[in-house]
Amino acid sequence: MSSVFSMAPFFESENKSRVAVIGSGNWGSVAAKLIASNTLKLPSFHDEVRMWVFEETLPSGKKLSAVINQTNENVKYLPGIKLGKNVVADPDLEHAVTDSNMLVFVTPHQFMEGICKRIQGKIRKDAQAISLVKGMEVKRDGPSMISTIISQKLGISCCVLMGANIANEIAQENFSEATVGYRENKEIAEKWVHLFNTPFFSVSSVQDVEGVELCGTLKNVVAIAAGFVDGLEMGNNTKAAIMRIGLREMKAFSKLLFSSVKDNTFFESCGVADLITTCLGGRNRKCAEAFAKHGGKRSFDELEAEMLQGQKLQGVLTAKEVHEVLCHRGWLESFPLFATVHEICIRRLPPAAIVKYSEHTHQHSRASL
Ligand SMILES: NC(=O)c1ccc[n+]([C@@H]2O[C@H](COP(=O)([O-])OP(=O)(O)OC[C@H]3O[C@@H](n4cnc5c(N)ncnc54)[C@H](O)[C@@H]3O)[C@@H](O)[C@H]2O)c1
Ligand SMILES: O=P(O)(O)OC[C@H](O)CO
Repeated sequence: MSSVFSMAPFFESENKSRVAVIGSGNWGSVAAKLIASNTLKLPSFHDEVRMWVFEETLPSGKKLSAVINQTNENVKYLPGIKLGKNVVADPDLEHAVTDSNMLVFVTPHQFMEGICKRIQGKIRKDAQAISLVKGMEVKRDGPSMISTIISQKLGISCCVLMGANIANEIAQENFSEATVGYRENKEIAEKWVHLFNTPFFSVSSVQDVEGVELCGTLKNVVAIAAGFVDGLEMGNNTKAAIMRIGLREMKAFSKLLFSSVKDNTFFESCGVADLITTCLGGRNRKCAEAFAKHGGKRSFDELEAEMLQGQKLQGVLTAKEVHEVLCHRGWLESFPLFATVHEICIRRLPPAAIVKYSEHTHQHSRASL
């Protein structure tokens, strides 16, 4: 009898879910903090949250992962915020994921394919994933959403979480909302909602993975356009017009790619709310403003390195990827704003073209959207 009792904690512990966060940038660190505050409270999760750190040496000569574990702070990507003592930084990717059955992917999108390849065949059989990554990949055979890459490479199901989520504001515990997109299994979606939801981070779920993910991805292109308007000091009406045209293109593009995308998704946090916050206060907007102020004479790469100090822009690369899709599918004329953003980013057009081309071509392409 006594042996049965002594086994109980073992079985209890085996049934608990373990979470790994793959990524430790600005949002990655905040996501780990949110999750870690919940795993301490929720009995169905192990307390510890393992956070994979893309290792780097700080100016002090110390390794970033070691400093995070000593100070409980990501001094480079989220300075001044304690992550929670149960967040463990791990520079070894395979080791970070090996014991976890709930994998949270949150790195800049350009690194995701390589990361998936590295952990292929090295994760738990019962693992499930969620992607917080805003972006997509474009291959010869067309665009692939990051959640699809995760599912295909790792052979596991993948939800997405997107929303009006400027990480530094969530780190301060200011109220915000987010949307989980799921494919079929509402139960799994609710488990993710449970893991992220807090009194200041209100999460809901919708059955529309592609819609939610495309909102998060495409709003970064519109944010670049909004930044150009700010840099040119064209005022709020112009910026609102660009945001409206951008939202229209986001919806049309998403629905052309996936007929399953739902109109209502654009009214969730991942849609219009994320578009607003990113066009007001995001990094894409900020760098695009500087680009326009310099008349396009300084490249985005240069501005990103100088202004973001290691953090990564997603909008410029996404504009290029969207442009490739538009070219391949013969849709260029229907998406003047998306097309113009890319042309400005590669300095084929001046920043002022954002209004001229978007507005002019918009008149002519309206019917096809
Ligand atoms: N920061 C935000 O406010 C925010 C909010 C919501 C969603 N997102 C999205 O979350 C994703 C991650 O953004 P973030 O803000 O956490 O990151 P970040 O831009 O702050 O930091 C860049 C990260 O990339 C890592 N990195 C650099 N080179 C790498 C490589 N070769 N391989 C792997 N990793 C490398 C760095 O170590 C760092 O962790 C992006 O898709 C972003 O759009 C960001
Ligand atoms: O700072 P940005 O432009 O990468 O945007 C951050 C978030 O995506 C806003 O939800």
